Amino acid sequence: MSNPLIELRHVSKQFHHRVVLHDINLTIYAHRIYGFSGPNGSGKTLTFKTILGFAKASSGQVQVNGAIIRKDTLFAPGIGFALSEYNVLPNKNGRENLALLALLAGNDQATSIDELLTLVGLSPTDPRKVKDYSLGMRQRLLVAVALIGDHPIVIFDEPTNALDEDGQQFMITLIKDLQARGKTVLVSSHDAAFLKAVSDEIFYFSDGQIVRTEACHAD
Ligand SMILES: Nc1ncnc2c1ncn2[C@@H]1O[C@H](COP(=O)(O)OP(=O)(O)OP(=O)(O)O)[C@@H](O)[C@H]1O
Repeated sequence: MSNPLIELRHVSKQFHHRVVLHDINLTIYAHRIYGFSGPNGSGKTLTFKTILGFAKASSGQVQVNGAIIRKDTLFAPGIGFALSEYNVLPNKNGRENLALLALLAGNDQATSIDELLTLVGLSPTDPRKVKDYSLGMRQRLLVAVALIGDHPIVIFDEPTNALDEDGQQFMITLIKDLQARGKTVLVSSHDAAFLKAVSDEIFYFSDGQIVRTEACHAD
């Protein structure tokens, strides 16, 4: 196998003496889809934040694209993400939100924003403001946010929350399409069937630990 893109070694995290991540070890290789499964509060989002550099590991090491987080670089290079708690501007429409984020990211091509909206199943000409979006539309917009900048690794935090069955199927097709385009995807969900349908490998979290790893598809 090729060199790992992401490596977590003995990563632990505590807040005020409460251990919330305990000895997390995982390895992410290119062009694969990794599912992060587990109940609320089990550590999935915090693991994503530790990989991105938004949360500092109390101990252990996080390496992304050869750079040690918080040593060689503050934030992880080459990752697009949409955390579920991420707030988009409610009084702007989807296109305006993406355009602003793309501008902040130094990527302000209007055509690619329209392509992104279409890719996630939103209309570039829809004038509705995000505050008037359904939860499912908001989820699709968050997925588009993660795709700004066309990064080789993408992290989706709970992208199927609030999606109906068609929306879930759309998300499975989209994520597999991203893999076919050469991307590496990390995706969390409470939905075991969704994760099994989309992942090559699933990490099962419980109480801040990875209690099981499952390979879902033959290599
Ligand atoms: N800034 C913080 N301060 C204190 N505790 C925190 C902080 N961030 C996360 N935690 C705690 O860490 C634990 C793991 O949280 P995390 O958000 O990773 O869970 P999760 O598996 O993503 O759950 P969910 O499905 O609800 O998003 C939780 O108990 C949470 O309360």
